[in-house]
Formats: sequence, C-alpha cells, structure tokens
Amino acid sequence: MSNPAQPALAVDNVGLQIGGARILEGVGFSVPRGEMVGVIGPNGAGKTTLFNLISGVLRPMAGTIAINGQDVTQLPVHRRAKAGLGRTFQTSSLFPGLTVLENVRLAAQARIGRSLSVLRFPGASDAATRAAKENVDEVGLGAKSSAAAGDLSHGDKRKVEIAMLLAADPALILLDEPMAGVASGDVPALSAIIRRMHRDRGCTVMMVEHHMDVVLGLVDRVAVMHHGSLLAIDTPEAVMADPTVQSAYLGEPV
Ligand SMILES: Nc1ncnc2c1ncn2[C@@H]1O[C@H](COP(=O)(O)OP(=O)(O)OP(=O)(O)O)[C@@H](O)[C@H]1O
Repeated sequence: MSNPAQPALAVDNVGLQIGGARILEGVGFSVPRGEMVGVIGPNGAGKTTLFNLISGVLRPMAGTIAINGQDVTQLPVHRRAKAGLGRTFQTSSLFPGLTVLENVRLAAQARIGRSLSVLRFPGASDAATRAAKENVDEVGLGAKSSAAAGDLSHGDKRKVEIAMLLAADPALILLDEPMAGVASGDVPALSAIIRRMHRDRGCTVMMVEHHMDVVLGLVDRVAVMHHGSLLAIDTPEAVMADPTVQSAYLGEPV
C-alpha cells in the first residue's frame, strides 16, 4: 500500500530485450513525490519503452519497478492505475466520436466508481459530470465541451487528455510527448496547463518531450536516455553541462 516515506517511483536495474535486441539495460533511478522529471534522448533511445515498462504495457526481463513503495513489476496496467499511475500516449487515446465532456466524464466516472460503489451511490453519475465540467474548464476548453473530440486540433486533443488525467487524479503521471503535433502557438498554453496541474495537485510527473525549451522550463530534473541506458539524471543545468551528455548528442539534434 501507499507509504509516504517511499518515492513516487523507483526503477531498479531494469532491462528488456526484444527478439534478442537489447532495448533497455541497467536503468535505475527514483523520483521523490511531487517532483517533475523530463525524459530526453535521441530517437530510439528507449524513452517510450521505459514508459511502457513503468505503466505495465511491457514487463521487464530484469529489475523491479515500484510505485509509492508498492512493487508493481508484475502487475497489469489496470492494477498500476489503481496504485495511482496515469498516463498519456504519443498518439491520442481519445474516443473521437464522443464529445470533450463525455471523454472527460468517462475518466471521472472511473475514479468515482473506484472510490464509491456506483450502484449504491445514485448521485455518482451527477458527481462525475460535475467533476468533468470542472476539469474541462481547468484546461480552458469550456466553450468546446460539446464538440466531438475527433474534430479538435492536436493542441486541444492534448488538453482533453490532460483534463482526463485531472479527472482520474493519479498521484504519478507519465506524459509521452505532450507537445507532439501541437502547433507552436499552442505550446505555451499547454506548458502552462502542465505546470499548473503539477503545482496545484502536488502530483509527480515524468514527461518525455523533444521540445527542449519546454522540458528545461518545466522540470526539476532531466533524465537522459541513450542507446537503452540512462546516461544522466540531474538538474537541467547540470545535465546540459555534462560532457557525456554533450558528446551523446553530438550530431544528434535533441
Ligand atoms: N516491439 C518492439 N520490437 C522490436 N524493437 C522495438 C520494439 N519496441 C521498441 N523497439 C526498439 O527499441 C528501441 C527504443 O524504442 P523507443 O520507442 O522506446 O525509443 P524512443 O526513445 O521512445 O524513441 P522516439 O523518440 O523515436 O519515440 C528502438 O530501437 C526501437 O526500434
């Protein structure tokens, strides 16, 4: 169960091979509660694979993963969600035919259904709608709450995904390239929403992101992945000054 003395996330010596190819090896780090960590690295470095291992989409062949002190290494995705993990994906995971509000409401309903029996609590449905409306407003999409999610811009879809995270209220959030495909004009607003979510909720956030200015402006620490290994994890300033990191990136634009 949850233990406040334990880090939000502890990854210990994790490794994975697929078809004989070494995808990740000896990856270990821990993230204290309330911290925001950016994950950077060239294409193919293993960032998404790391997220897949933490969220339970993949199981490691070596090492362990603990969320809030609970060993989740062998737990399926839904059990990790119960342990307090929430995640967005590189590609949008919304129901395109449902409205913005309906998408967020599903996430709110799942949370409320976990804490209260929906069958025994007739007001649960209204409570989910109220919570979803608040979360849609929080990400600035109140005026678009009746729009079909599939009709939104990339930037607005990402905002809906964040509203769904707010509705689910996880303690540990993995954001996989939240700015991918987002028009450059929408990036500052989305960054501000992520910063506010982190600050107001006190949640722990890990974020894979190729926009270095976004990462460096938001996070407490940066983890650098390279060829399936963790090259460094430190403050943005220390990581950018690290000669090993600099040489790993020579000729490989971040
Ligand atoms: N299911 C799989 N089967 C075989 N190889 C895989 C599989 N999944 C990932 N890989 C390989 O593992 C390596 C790491 O991939 P991963 O997607 O984790 O990298 P990444 O750092 O997230 O890259 P990007 O920035 O391009 O998203 C890559 O070389 C990729 O080709």
